[in-house]
Amino acid sequence: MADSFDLIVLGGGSGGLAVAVRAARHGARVAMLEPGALGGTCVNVGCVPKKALWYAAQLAQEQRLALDYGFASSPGALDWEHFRQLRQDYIDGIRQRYAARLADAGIQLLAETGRFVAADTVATSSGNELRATQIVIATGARPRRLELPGFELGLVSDDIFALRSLPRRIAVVGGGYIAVEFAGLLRALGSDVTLHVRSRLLSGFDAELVDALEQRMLAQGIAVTHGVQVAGLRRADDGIVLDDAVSGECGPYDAVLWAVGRVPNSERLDLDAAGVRVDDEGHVIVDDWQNSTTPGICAVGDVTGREELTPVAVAAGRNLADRLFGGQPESRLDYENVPSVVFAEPPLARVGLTEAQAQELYGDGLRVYRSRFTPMQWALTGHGSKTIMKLLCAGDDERVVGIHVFGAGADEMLQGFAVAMRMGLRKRDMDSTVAIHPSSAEELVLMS
Ligand SMILES: Cc1cc2nc3c(=O)[nH]c(=O)nc-3n(C[C@H](O)[C@H](O)[C@H](O)COP(=O)(O)OP(=O)(O)OC[C@H]3O[C@@H](n4cnc5c(N)ncnc54)[C@H](O)[C@@H]3O)c2cc1C
Ligand SMILES: NC(=O)c1ccc[n+]([C@@H]2O[C@H](COP(=O)([O-])OP(=O)(O)OC[C@H]3O[C@@H](n4cnc5c(N)ncnc54)[C@H](O)[C@@H]3O)[C@@H](O)[C@H]2O)c1
Repeated sequence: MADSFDLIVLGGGSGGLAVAVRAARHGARVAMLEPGALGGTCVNVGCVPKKALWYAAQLAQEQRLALDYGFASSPGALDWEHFRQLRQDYIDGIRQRYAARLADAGIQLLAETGRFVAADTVATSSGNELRATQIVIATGARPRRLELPGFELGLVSDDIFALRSLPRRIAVVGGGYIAVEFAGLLRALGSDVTLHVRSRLLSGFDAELVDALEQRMLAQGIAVTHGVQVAGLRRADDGIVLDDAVSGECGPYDAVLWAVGRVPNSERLDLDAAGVRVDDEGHVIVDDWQNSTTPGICAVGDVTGREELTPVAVAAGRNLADRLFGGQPESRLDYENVPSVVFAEPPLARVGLTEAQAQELYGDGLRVYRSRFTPMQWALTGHGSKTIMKLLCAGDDERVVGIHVFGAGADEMLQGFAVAMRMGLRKRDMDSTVAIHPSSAEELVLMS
């Protein structure tokens, strides 16, 4: 006889935790299956350790700036092992708090994988069966591995966090979030970095600001090669060599990082047994309400392939729990205007449409405002690290349809503007807002 619950959640990452805790708060009896570390990708091998490294990279840069300001100290190298331990202790603390939160909420946590044996029944890896009226798939994604000779000689993002020392020479393959972030922070910490890009960098971000970011990367000493067709990796006497079908042999490097996207964890769930359909890439197909193709089975987060960001997985999960167990039948995540930041050096932030997207939608009805300046922090020393801001406004009443910022502090600037955009922000609202002075953010309300 299978144990019965109101809700079974497969996966204890950002999305799974959000849906489970909110459902339990609404009174549902919940079981969660998580074979690995609580917190999933974000906490263990994603946002959290990445942001910690980014903070370390910021400090390395600020030490250099401090010298220019007149401080006597010279920048020292990061004690990688010491910092890795600090980071790990911080992550362990988050996991413990999650475990306590699940226990407090009365959620039954099983450290096992689950797979479907029927639309309402999940088999655990130890052979037990659990049954529920609602099952949520929140099994996330993992780094993509290419079928190339020598692929295993390279690292994926998960491996970077386990390194016991900083690689001296590293090649990064890819042009998305992970490639750009790791290239920037490893360079700031002292590695020689070569970025091998197939087409363009950061295809979802505004092209003008991405160009500025690329110029900045070049100025920082990151070598960027476009149009690569990686054929494989080989071990040579003094490191790893990357074979490129276009430009030949590249390297040698001490390490190569593959940052070529992620694949959904869906193939081991026996989804056929439940009639749940996936797309060509293996993402669970969901509608606007997170429903899969089988009634009673929903999915949230990276396994659905929609905006692979932690706050998106969390918001989708909470909305779903409110709809299923909280008596809120209209509750669902609106995927419009999701803000996001690439933690590059400096960061690149966006909310809303890019200029190319807005141009296509609004044509002559689009008005673009720009600001380009050197923030005072850098201008004081005469060194330029320019900030670029761009405001896209549409129609006679100049509704704000996109905001883009590349520059120091961009990561902390757009959250409030994302709220304002949801409320129908107009250019005139920005014009009538008093600036905070002196700051970089004030330029956003001073553009004309
Ligand atoms: C290097 C890196 C940096 C990132 N930085 C950011 C950032 O700065 N900001 C941001 O918003 N996003 C960032 N992301 C993306 C973010 O981490 C993901 O969007 C988010 O973690 C997705 O959450 P999820 O719940 O869908 O999946 P996950 O967090 O991956 O959780 C899925 C869980 O399911 C478990 N699981 C798998 N199979 C089964 C099974 N059969 N049964 C039970 N459990 C199973 C796994 O063990 C895992 O713990 C980053 C990602 C990476 C890789
Ligand atoms: N700051 C953040 O919010 C953040 C940070 C990291 C990751 N993420 C999330 O995780 C997701 C995965 O990140 P990612 O960088 O792995 O994926 P991505 O989809 O952002 O980028 C993948 C890159 O790999 C390239 N690529 C694919 N196949 C290739 C090949 N054969 N050779 C060379 N290049 C190839 C693509 O052109 C693209 O540039 C992101 O889409 C994002 O949603 C978010």
